[in-house]
Amino acid sequence: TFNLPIENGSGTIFNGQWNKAYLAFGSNIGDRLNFITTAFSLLQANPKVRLVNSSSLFESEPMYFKDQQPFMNGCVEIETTLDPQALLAFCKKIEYEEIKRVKHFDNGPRSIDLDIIMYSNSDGEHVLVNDQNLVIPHPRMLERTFVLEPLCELIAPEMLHPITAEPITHYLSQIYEMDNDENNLWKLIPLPSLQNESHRFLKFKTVTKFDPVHTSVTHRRTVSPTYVMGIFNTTPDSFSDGGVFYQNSKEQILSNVKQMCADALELHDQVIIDIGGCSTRPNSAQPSLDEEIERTIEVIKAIRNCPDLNQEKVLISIDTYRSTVAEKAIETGADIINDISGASFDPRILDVVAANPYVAYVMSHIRGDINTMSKMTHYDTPKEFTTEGTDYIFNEICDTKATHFVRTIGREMSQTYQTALRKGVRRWQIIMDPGLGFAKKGTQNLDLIRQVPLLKNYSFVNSNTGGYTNLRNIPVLIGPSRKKFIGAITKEKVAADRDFATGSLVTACVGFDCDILRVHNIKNCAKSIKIADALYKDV
Ligand SMILES: Nc1nc2ncc(COP(=O)(O)O)nc2c(=O)[nH]1
Ligand SMILES: Nc1nc2ncc(COP(=O)(O)O)nc2c(=O)[nH]1
Repeated sequence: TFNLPIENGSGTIFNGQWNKAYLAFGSNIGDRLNFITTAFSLLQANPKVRLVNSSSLFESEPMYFKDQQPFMNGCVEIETTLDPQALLAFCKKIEYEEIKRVKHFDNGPRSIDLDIIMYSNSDGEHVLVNDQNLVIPHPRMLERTFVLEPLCELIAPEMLHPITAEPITHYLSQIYEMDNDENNLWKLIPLPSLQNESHRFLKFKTVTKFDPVHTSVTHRRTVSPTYVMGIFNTTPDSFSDGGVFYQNSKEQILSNVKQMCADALELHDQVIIDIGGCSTRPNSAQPSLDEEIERTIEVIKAIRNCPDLNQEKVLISIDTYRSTVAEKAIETGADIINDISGASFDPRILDVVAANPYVAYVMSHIRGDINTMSKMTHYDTPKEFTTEGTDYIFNEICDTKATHFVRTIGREMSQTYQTALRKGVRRWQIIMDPGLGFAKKGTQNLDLIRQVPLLKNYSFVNSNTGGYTNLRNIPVLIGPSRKKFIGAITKEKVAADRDFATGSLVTACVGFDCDILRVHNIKNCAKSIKIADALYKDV
């Protein structure tokens, strides 16, 4: 081991400065998620370590030694005053003393593995280490998608590998272009376990593949089955279903939910029921907090306690922008917080999400509020656009006029993303929704659907703060159902008449790589989504 202080190539001395390191984690024994979150807590408990950001969670096929369980992998970005050897010693302490890892053989099963991937000093210079017991950068990082994919969520697109001086993102693309399915990963969004059973997850498999028939180009898209989210508005004035559910008794409500679930589960493995107690129709009257609680919490409780529903397959989201409603919904068994306000109406909702790392959070784009958003639909090129920072799409700098709309949405969403991270929300909790009809008018909604693939591959480096946002691997939820922009095209003034048009549009949304569709008529749309999955994803 080193005698401190140690020097790196440029003679910089580590003397208590905050340095940056990227760690890769992996686990493939027992309760993998619990081992990983325990390792996070132990990292954070050390005053010499700060957890800056964590990547998505991925499930990956074992490399090298194949005959073992799939791994759960990811990366974390930390700041630390520990020098590389002290950091390695601390990681080993976490693995072997705290989590009691037992090493059977190289590349074999493990409860937790923490590897130092890269390390840079407080001047931002890469530190290279080549010791018997420690090599930095990690010598095998460039062959591993289970390291590169999560790492590329945390680093700026132009970050070069310290030795080869090639952009790290290029190595990831090169591995995917070999089109070997063993390198493809499943993105996992953890959900609360029911009565301490095994964890449940939303799962998304995204691949980069050459498509010789339809587009004859290599493109990146999700290929796992699309999720259907059924709307259950318990509001008397919801514009799109005339509040048909609100006046009914609890028994009637439950039988409606059971029917929605049956219709969806006929064709899909899971269904999300989105309980809404507060209409977000433009200029609609907002109920009081107590009224919203009264309309929703009992319904969630009834669903969770319903013996006729398969609780593994029925996921519950609460459509609320109020932190108190979110809190009570989570206590009652909600899996997802669906907040149309992007935490702008009640910012405390992010604290609620951060306090529940296994609850998913739908981070939506909006401008203004329910009463002003319809007037805030100008996405023309503001002058300061270029000074604030740099936009990337598919890891390449992008400043074309054609992408201005989606880049503006991306920049505004990245502000919410950065706020969420600062509040302790984990990246793996986040689903994003570009907010159809929320500060978008008419055909802007169609532009937005068309540009979802760009939004899913958007990243932004803020030149003022240096903050870096990458939306890669964050699933897109979209809610086109029965909305006014549909009626304007099909000349259907009554929202409830727009189900057929919604079914067509939902199919196209899957084509534009939307991952979760929020719909009223679940019977129709479950079929549209099933057809779309067969057509676009071959599932
Ligand atoms: N999918 C997957 N496969 C693996 N194979 C070997 C090792 C051993 O890695 P090491 O060389 O860092 O011990 N780790 C993994 C892993 O984390 N994920
Ligand atoms: N995530 C998400 N939630 C939403 N909640 C309500 C409405 C308004 O429509 P409704 O009143 O028909 O539910 N739209 C959305 C949406 O587009 N996305």
